[in-house]
Amino acid sequence: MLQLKNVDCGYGVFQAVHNLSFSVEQGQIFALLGPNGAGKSSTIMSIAGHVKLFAGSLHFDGQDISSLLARERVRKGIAVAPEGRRLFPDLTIEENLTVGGYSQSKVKEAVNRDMVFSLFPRLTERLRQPAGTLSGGEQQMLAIGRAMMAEPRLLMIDEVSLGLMPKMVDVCYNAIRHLKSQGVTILLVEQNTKRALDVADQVCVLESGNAVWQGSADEAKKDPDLIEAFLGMTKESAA
Ligand SMILES: Nc1ncnc2c1ncn2[C@@H]1O[C@H](COP(=O)(O)OP(=O)(O)OP(=O)(O)O)[C@@H](O)[C@H]1O
Repeated sequence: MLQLKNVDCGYGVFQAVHNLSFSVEQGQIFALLGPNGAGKSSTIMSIAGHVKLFAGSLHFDGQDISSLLARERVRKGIAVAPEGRRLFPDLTIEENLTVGGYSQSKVKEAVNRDMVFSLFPRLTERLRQPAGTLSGGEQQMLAIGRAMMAEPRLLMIDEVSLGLMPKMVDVCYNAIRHLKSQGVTILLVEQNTKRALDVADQVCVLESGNAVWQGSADEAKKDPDLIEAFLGMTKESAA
């Protein structure tokens, strides 16, 4: 569904990602892992069209999307719940969702809103609450919900569990599993390696802007060098 071929991307003259290639298959969960500053966010933001592609190409459903504007990529079916959630803090839950569904008809917007509320019932209790006053977990639900309002076929979520209580992390990962069961392809960025390996099908580990390991999540769990060198977990906790 999504192919990155020899992607270089970055900011101004600074290159954050070097010669990165990977493929995400339809219906899979693909996890981008690695330490702080490895280039994970830059990668997904370049797929979304918010970070400049210096070289290489991005294909989605067989079409080269490398030169499309961010909003055109949303229309193709790519949505992102970015790092730091980037909600509109003064707008309510309802209004943030409306912004996410701007590309949809009114009828579809209503259907998608109901889908988001069944995914995260907690949001329905706080419809008119400004996003800036929500807890971290509620903000992450809203960020994922807002991305889902565009009815994406590829949902990218940056730092799923960062700063969340374990219970909220469970809510978000249950939603991710549910979306996968509905046929949504998911590309996630995660610092919590164990959580990511529990749901992912495929994994790419980045370090200093380079891919240092790629393979299945099952292989990643069994690879002691990978786990200790790049992912900072003990073998026991990965099992
Ligand atoms: N807006 C920006 N302008 C310039 N450099 C940036 C910008 N955003 C990120 N970088 C740099 O790009 C590199 C990769 O950052 P990126 O945020 O993609 O890493 P990451 O793996 O997502 O890390 P983290 O988990 O800390 O967010 C870092 O060296 C970072 O300082």
